[in-house]
Amino acid sequence: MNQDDLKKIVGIEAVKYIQDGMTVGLGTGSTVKYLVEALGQRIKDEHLTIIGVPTSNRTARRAEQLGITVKDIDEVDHIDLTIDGADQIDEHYQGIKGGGIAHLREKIVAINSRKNIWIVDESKLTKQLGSFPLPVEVIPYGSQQLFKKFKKRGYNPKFRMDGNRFILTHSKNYIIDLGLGKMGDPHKLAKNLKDMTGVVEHGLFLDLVNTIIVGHEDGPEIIQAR
Ligand SMILES: O=C(CO)[C@H](O)[C@H](O)COP(=O)(O)O
Repeated sequence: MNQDDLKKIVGIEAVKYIQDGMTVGLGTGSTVKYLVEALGQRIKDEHLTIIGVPTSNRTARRAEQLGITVKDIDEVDHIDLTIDGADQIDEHYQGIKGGGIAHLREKIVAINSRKNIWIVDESKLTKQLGSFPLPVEVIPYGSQQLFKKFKKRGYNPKFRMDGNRFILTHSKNYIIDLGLGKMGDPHKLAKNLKDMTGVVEHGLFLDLVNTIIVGHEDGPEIIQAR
């Protein structure tokens, strides 16, 4: 089994948590892709009434192609459940997200959701966060100054580029990835980053996830985080 097979396993498992009538936050990435496909199939087979709140244009497009009704977060009254991927999850079930540059929308959807499920293949689990670069969305104006500040703090920053062009997020901001190695206390780092003017949002998702579905060779593992 390869990594993609494990992503498929958890995508298919997660769709079982969606019930008729729910408003569901739909994350972003190659694991969520399988969830969205499985959801489209269930809606077709079981004639379910589901509203999807996508966290990226990519997910919105795919969901619409599959016949899922899609609404913007500000068009819905509440979100029952959000299912999303993650880049890294530590032993306290804290996570890094934003590898796919969607973490600002993902966090807004997650914090407005009654429950959050993450779906990951087993390679995403780690003792301590940090070996995966931490994405930070920043306002373009003054971003070189912010970059220098990150460098001074030893965060080992790198702009996310496509050749010599800055990659733009949905909100037309830049991403600076922090190569932290070992992160230490993620709550402290999250606060330090939030306090820096020009930072829009970082990819630390702390105390947010309720259930984690992990893909292993022998099937999905369900972890109740909180
Ligand atoms: O945070 C994300 C996008 O911003 C994704 O959830 C994260 O990058 C995991 O992606 P994948 O399922 O493709 O490994």
